[in-house]
Amino acid sequence: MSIEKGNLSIHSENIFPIIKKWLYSDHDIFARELISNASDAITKLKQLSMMNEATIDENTKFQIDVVLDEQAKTITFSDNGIGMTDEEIKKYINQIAFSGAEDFLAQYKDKSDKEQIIGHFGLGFYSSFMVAETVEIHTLSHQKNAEPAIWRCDGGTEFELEKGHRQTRGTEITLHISDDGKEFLNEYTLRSTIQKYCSFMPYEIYLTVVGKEPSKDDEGNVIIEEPKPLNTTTPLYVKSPSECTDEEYKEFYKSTFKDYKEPLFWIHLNMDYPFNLKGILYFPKLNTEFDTIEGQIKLYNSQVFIADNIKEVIPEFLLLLKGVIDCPDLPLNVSRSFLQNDGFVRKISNYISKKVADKITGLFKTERETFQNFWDDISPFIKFGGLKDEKFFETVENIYLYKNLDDQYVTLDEYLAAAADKHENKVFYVSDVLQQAQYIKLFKDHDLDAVILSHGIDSAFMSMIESKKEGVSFVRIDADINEHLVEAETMNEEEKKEATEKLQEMFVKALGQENLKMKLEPMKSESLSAMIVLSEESRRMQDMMRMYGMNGLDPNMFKTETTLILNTKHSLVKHLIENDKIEASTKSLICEQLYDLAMISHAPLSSEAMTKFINRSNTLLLKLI
Ligand SMILES: Nc1ncnc2c1ncn2[C@@H]1O[C@H](COP(=O)(O)OP(=O)(O)OP(=O)(O)O)[C@@H](O)[C@H]1O
Repeated sequence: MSIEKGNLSIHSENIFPIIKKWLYSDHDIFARELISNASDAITKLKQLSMMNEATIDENTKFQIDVVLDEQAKTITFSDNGIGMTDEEIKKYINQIAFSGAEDFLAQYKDKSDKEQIIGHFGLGFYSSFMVAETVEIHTLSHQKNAEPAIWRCDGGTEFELEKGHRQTRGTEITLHISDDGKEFLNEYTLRSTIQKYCSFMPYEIYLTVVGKEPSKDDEGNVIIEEPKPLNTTTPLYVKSPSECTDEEYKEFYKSTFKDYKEPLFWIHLNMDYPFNLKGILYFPKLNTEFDTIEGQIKLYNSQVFIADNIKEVIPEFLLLLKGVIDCPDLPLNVSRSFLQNDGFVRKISNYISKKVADKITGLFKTERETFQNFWDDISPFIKFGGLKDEKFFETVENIYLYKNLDDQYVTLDEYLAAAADKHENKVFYVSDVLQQAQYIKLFKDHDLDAVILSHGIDSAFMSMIESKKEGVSFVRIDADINEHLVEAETMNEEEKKEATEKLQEMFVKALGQENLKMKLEPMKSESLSAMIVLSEESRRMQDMMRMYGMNGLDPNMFKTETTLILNTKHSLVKHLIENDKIEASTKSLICEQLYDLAMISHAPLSSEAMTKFINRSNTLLLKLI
């Protein structure tokens, strides 16, 4: 065969500059494309052999080799798969591969927004021109009496095809790397790129670096190292769950996510119908110290990595987990607009969501203690899941746990049943254990219980539960004086009115707060002089305003009112009511101090108030000596 020169059947002269421009940020996919083509070529040969249409030597070891030659500026990908005849090159490389490039161009040439091309568009073989100035294919088909062939193209629209000299079946593709791709001439970069996309490819991939000095031991002797593949050909998720041990699951987690904390538990997904999907989802142990949740779900198509965290396929709340999902029915080249509108993708997402909901409800029912041990770590996922996904909520609604004041984990029904004779359908909660310690003590002293809801997600979570469970309401522990904390009134109406007016005047004067809201209550606890309450509605309004405040709105625009409760059973308060002979300055000192003490257990004092509080405390101490 003489050299055949030809024009690629392409209508645009300058397709490559456009491809390069559009795919610039993703140009490492050439490695994925060439290696997956090599892998396909091996699979095709094996299939033909099974159909008796190809003969394979029984000692054949199928593998893919990547050779990096930094000096020559080349990267070569070779396989011992099916190979191509010159006719096949014309058909598959000249026509088909270019038609992919043309489709790409047709779809994207008018779009000016780079973000529109999310994910990876399949340019297959031609993605190699994103990093190479010339690409050369040396190939020999498996077919009897096939002639080897060489194809060459410099990224323009012309190619050369001539008789080759390859002697073994398979294909070798050499990329003469251009300036755009020179980062891949670095061994580390090339290795990481291959590992990113090809870690689970079904055939072993070896990387060789031409001219690399062999490693030596301390005495200077060359260490003979067995070449190691860059990938695992049978990742754990392809096995049947019954064949996997806990140790293997943990090991797979560690090596895949480089997370050395053990996962809490995992879900092995394995289904063939109505779609093919395999994978493992792990519930990671949270870094509670910083409260960060960084999930990672890697998506694969037949063991070829597609992308991370594609929220169209994985329900958003599950992106907080870590895991791998392999679905051969998904396109390798996912474009987000396609996924968003795809009913099939939605089915996958629903399936995954259901599996997770079933697994955790199962765990709750059969191993409640283990479930409780996990609860602090998994609750953000499950709460977020409930907020995001109605169906998920319906499955898990009865397994949400609440930690009570005795550090026990109870369900909503259990809490409400235990409190039914004291406060029906009302859930008292603590949002900050330290800040609200005073109120917690009060509750405990009076045999009342509350639950701890202190995570960032909890305000949204409580509103959701209130909207789903009719009649149930959440009230913060310091929202109001509970009837169980108050004794029967000993003052008559007239006396109470008089005392209230007297103290109101005293406090308004001392604090300089004209609109101070105040109430006298005979509280059961004699040690508590005063406390501040803020109605639940006001507090939620305040929280909301704080949220909007982040977007530039001043939360102080909407002042919320607190009420100062004075305990008429406390000696100091009694003294203020009954003794008319207290010096004005002492009176003022007591009022201010009582107010600050109440305030401290409600919210942090401002720096100005804190300074005053400290100075006043010192003044009071001085009075003792
Ligand atoms: N290493 C190889 N061995 C044998 N045939 C190959 C090899 N690489 C490419 N081919 C042939 O060239 C064709 C075009 O490859 P290309 O990567 O452009 O597209 P594809 O693999 O069909 O689709 P995709 O866009 O998903 O990659 C392949 O379908 C295959 O027939």
